[in-house]
Amino acid sequence: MLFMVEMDVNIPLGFDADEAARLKAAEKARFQELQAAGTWRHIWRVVGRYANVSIFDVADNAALHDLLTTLPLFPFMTMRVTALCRHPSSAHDDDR
Ligand SMILES: O=C(O)CC1=CCC(=O)O1
Repeated sequence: MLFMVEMDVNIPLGFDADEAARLKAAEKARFQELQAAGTWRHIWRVVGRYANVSIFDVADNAALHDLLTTLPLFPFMTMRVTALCRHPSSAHDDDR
């Protein structure tokens, strides 16, 4: 199942800079694992914000919930999830 996830990152002012850097590096490493696995299909930066729009391909709602809530930056992110399905005009057979 495909989902669009909009993620806004809000690390509070004054948060420990080394810990923030560690969390960002861990987030990137987790992203790269999930991208290589085909689970985190796409990511775009939202211009002008510390935010991204991502496309996930997971088994079901529970799998997405488990994945998102274990991301290193999860405690600092606000997420909005939109379920997607293949558009009948799409040329991409793997959009499902
Ligand atoms: O920078 C972000 O938007 C948060 C993030 C998600 C995956 C990643 O590498 O950073």
